[in-house]
Amino acid sequence: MRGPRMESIPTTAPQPPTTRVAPVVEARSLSKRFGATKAVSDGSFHLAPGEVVALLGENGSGKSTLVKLLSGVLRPDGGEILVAGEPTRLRSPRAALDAGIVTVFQEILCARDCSVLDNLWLGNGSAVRSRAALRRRRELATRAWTALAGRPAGLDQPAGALSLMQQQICVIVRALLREPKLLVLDESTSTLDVTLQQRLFGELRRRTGEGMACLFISHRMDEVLTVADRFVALRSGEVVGTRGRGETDGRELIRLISGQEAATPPRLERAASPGEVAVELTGVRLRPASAPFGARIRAGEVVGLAGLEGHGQDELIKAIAGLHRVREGEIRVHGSGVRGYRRAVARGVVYVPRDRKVEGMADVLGVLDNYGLPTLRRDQRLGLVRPGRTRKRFRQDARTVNFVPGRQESIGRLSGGNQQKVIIARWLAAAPRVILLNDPARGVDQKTKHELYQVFRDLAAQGAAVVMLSSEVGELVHLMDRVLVFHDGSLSAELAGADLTGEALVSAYFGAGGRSVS
Ligand SMILES: Nc1ncnc2c1ncn2[C@@H]1O[C@H](COP(=O)(O)OP(=O)(O)OP(=O)(O)O)[C@@H](O)[C@H]1O
Repeated sequence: MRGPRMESIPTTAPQPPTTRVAPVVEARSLSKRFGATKAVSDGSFHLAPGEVVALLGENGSGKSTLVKLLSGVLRPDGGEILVAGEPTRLRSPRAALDAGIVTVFQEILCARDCSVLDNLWLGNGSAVRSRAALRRRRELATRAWTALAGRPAGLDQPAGALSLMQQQICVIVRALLREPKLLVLDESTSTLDVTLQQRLFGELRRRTGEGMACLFISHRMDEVLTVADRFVALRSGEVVGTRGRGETDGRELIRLISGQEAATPPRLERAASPGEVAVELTGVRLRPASAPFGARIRAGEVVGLAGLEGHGQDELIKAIAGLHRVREGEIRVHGSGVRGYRRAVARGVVYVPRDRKVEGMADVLGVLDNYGLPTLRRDQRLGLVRPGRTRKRFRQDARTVNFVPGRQESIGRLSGGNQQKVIIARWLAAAPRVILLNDPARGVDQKTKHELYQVFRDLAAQGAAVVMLSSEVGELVHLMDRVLVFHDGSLSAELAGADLTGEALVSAYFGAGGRSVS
């Protein structure tokens, strides 16, 4: 995955602060190793008050390690961190919080059994007992949540009842309630839909206007270009360039982080003549008050499911996988009714979940075990599992998703993007006939995303029906044969061919435009 070191690329050296005001935080030549892996070898950058700085890099380039150094989770092997101009040892997460550095980590860390209110104040100040103090906490939480989400939250429900996007809002609001001097967002926008993303950017602007700095990490170039004032490019653990807004563009940034010319994304061949009906939905009603709908998805097609978060697309993809019951109607896969996950699997359906931490990945197991678990039977002989066989299969499927297997490593130690690749490779191994992907490119770098798109198109060309929920408009336009748009719990529009544009999609999200299918 890592690009070659390119001494020849002209890069701007990490700039000293341009203002007289001390940077909120400055990293000087930070380094961190994990055994033989040099995760960060020259991490130098700074954040001035009021700035949004994007930290860019491919999967495994060291972004999260830098974030962990700034947030006191890891200690650097070398280099130093200055807070407001003073060298500061961030010996623990508490020390970082005390220094005003608040991080929203890539993993959505919600205590599922605790109330939303408790989650929002988790670790923030001592327990409150007086009614007045409790009331004050509720008020502040409601105000911060509403500023971000546009409407108040049910503060007393357990956080586990929230959707993944709401849990992401929860962890962002928790960070904002701490009034950070530096807010670090590590891939924290990946589950937000377009409305929430815009609201978050508005809130960031408001807060940076008051002097907060923000370190923003995302693989989505469009959002990075929208939100950042400056870009710091990381390659193989080193800062290889810093650019100001207006001095650069997406192509140059991709060249910096990959060490290669940004390739024009390959044109993906659309399905010429789709085959037999693979998934048939008849009179499906997802919620008591939502309109029933029908649709057909054929072998050879790549079909997108889209909409603002919570409008039914997530329920539908899970229902096709047999993981969610619809209120009414029928879902047939290759002619048979889907009742339960087991039946769906038996009919060649695979489901790649959205939240790999909760639904997809066994953190305590190795990479190979995580890959091989569902298909281990194939590697059995006379009742014994032959790990050599699993390893051989893995080598092949890993190549397809551009993952380079290392030694017996624990999956928890892989970068987020690489974890996702292992989970996708797992399901490729099942030779699926219907492949259901729930936002599979979340947290995956641009180059790998395009490789995955090709994998999905190839699977379709080989006869699978590919159904993919996506929250990324560009991805839907680029990859899909058709997109089914959901609104208010029902299928409200279908876009295909020349009608499938970013503008048309976004207006369909709000219940307008597109070919009406109701
Ligand atoms: N605890 C750990 N033990 C061993 N190696 C680790 C550990 N954490 C990270 N690494 C390795 O350090 C390198 C940098 O990983 P890091 O998670 O910082 O990358 P990243 O840029 O955040 O990637 P992504 O975009 O996929 O999240 C990778 O090679 C990763 O496998």
